[in-house]
Amino acid sequence: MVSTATAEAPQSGKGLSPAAEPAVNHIEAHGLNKTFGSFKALEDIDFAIRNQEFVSVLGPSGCGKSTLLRIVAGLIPYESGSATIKGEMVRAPRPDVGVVFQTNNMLPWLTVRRNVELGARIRNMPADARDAAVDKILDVLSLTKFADAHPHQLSGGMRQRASIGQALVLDPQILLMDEPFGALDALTRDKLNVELLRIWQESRKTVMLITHSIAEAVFLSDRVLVMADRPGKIVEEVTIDLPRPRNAATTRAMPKFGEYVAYLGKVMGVAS
Ligand SMILES: Nc1ncnc2c1ncn2[C@@H]1O[C@H](COP(=O)(O)OP(=O)(O)OP(=O)(O)O)[C@@H](O)[C@H]1O
Repeated sequence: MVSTATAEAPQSGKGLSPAAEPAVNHIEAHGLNKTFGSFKALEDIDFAIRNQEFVSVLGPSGCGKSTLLRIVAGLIPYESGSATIKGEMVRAPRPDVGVVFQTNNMLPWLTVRRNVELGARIRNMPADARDAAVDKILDVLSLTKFADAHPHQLSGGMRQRASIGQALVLDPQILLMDEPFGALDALTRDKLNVELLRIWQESRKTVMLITHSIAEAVFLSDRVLVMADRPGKIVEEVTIDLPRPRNAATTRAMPKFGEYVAYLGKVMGVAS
């Protein structure tokens, strides 16, 4: 059974990060249930994600990971129990919660810059602040040179980076990511893992990441939640006690990294 997190906020990345904030729960669900007609998609979901924490959710296909993320994002309703962001019931999408999906949301007729600034335009951010925010994001995501390119001119990895940029433009405190790298080849995925980790270490957003990759979950996360299916429920919680800041080569070479991967593989019933 998964307990509500009470430990202190995780440590900041060395030299890069804003100071660690006092621990509060940014995302919480209690006794959450979701059905589609007569099909019970989620049953009695209980979990909490603290501010500045990076939590991944693993589970077999169809166990309800995306459904859970969409509920937390305010995109779909649920029947009973509660889902809260910063203690407020989730009823609709919020500007302090950015969402990234597997399939990018880029509009093909707009340039990268125009795509990234969409959310800021919708929220009527003043032009100066918007331009500054977009410039910074393009820089952080190494997309400055492609600001005037259209989505079809980008590689798959660049398009996903731009999608992350779309989610970051309002500088949300919370980032929800649903298999953001699932459609990419392994090498590009590994590179984007490293970039995501760097961005997280610098900005310390609260992240909930849905993934099918055990290694990705272990490399990135403070904690991993494992779901089982029919009905979807959380069956295991593993704290990833690997030092930060993490590094692609050294972290993955640590014996403990392999042990976490092997353990989670066993929990999920797959060979690691
Ligand atoms: N709008 C819907 N109407 C009916 N059933 C749905 C709907 N959305 C999801 N489901 C069902 O709910 C279950 C959970 O779906 P969900 O997409 O959340 O799973 P998932 O764990 O994210 O799967 P995957 O890893 O393959 O993306 C599945 O059986 C799916 O068919």
